[in-house]
Amino acid sequence: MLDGLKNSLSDAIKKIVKSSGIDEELIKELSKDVQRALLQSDVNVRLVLEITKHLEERALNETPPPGLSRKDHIIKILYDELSKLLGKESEFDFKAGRQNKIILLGIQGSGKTTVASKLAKFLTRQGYKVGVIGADTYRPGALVQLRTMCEKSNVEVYGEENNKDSPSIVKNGLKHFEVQPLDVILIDTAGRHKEEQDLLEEMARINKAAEPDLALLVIDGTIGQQCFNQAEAFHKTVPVGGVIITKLDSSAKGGGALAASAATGAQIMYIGTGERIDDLEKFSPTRFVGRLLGMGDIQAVLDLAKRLENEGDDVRMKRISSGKMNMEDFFYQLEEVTKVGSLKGLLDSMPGFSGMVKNDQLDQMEDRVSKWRYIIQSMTKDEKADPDLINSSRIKRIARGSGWPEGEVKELLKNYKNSKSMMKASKGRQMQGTLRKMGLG
Ligand SMILES: Nc1nc2c(ncn2[C@@H]2O[C@H](COP(=O)(O)OP(=O)(O)OP(=O)(O)O)[C@@H](O)[C@H]2O)c(=O)[nH]1
Repeated sequence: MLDGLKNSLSDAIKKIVKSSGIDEELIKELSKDVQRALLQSDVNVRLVLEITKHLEERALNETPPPGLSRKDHIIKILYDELSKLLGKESEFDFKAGRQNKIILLGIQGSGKTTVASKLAKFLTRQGYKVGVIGADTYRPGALVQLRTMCEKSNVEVYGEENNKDSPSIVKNGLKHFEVQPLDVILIDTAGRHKEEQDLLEEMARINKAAEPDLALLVIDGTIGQQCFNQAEAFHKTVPVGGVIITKLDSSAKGGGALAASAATGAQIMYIGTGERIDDLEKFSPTRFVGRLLGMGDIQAVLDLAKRLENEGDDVRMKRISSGKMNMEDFFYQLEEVTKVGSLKGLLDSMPGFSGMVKNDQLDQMEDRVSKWRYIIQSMTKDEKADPDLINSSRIKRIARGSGWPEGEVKELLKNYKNSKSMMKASKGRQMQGTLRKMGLG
């Protein structure tokens, strides 16, 4: 994906890594290399200049935090600035206990129908019950394509072969699904019209009929910067709440699409990376930039920077010890505990401590954490922030989504609660206690 950009950015990083010392000239050279790389992959000139200006200013003026070398600090700045270009990570904010309606917009061939089926499968796997309405009345094969792709994930598709009035199909579809216990309804729309204006008018009518909770704009990643105008035109007609960029597998110029859609203010939520139903990825700007810069090359730098940041920032620990721990904090602690892998190495190398942490204990712990990782990933943002929201119907959904039995979800919640009250009592100092409560200490 975006191989050209990736190669030139990692070449630029290598120059920094291999240099004998950092001076102004080298920083200017890095800035030029980054400019060239971004422009070649079609990122808008203004954005490119903005990024490299920040890069230069920060690299020249900022003092690296203690413990981070100047070189590593510059790589970290490059990573930060590129991630900023792509916005923040965003998740669906589904309301529990009702049908959340998502309408998919986009011009013909952008990949809407494919995205509808991919998303249907993706959300089903997260434990949501999904229904799809096929309202693309222009392309004859669209409904069949949608049905065939959704069949495999047991998602029902509502469509009407002989009805050309898409707003009425949407209305009928919503009525049809009304009686079903669905969490999400995806609405696929047409992208083909003689005139763009007709298409936009139809979108406005469908939007009125559907009253969606979210409009997702599907953009073809191969069209580069042009998508900015397209995104704007749609956004003026139906407020776009999120963007999906498709075909990033086959695009050399995807940088333009990514940057342009981020610049519309609507966040990129997913990317399509192939024609198969599973080729859909949740979009994370930081992970994406990590991949662009060659994760292998920069992972160590990022880990170190993060550790240094964490040392200086004990907000999380304060929250934990004051008994306000949420599910994210709980999981953070678990992850820290499973890093005992390295602690074990350390202990083993110290006389008198060798063999203190047994391997099977460690394995057991890792198993548990990886199980819980799936469970926590199946929770919504709200649930993670306030696990008290998780009632029995949510437990069912989370269990379905994570692929683990309800008992395991309950076990996790029980442990979270124990750990929370214990942390409060012990002011967050006794990690050992957590282990014991987990049956692992
Ligand atoms: N390589 C690749 N191809 C994709 C991706 N997403 C969609 N496609 C292909 O792009 C073509 C168009 O996709 P559709 O889903 O039919 O597009 P659409 O937006 O529904 O088109 P209309 O119904 O005409 O509006 C199909 O051949 C898809 O297989 C992707 O992420 N990567």
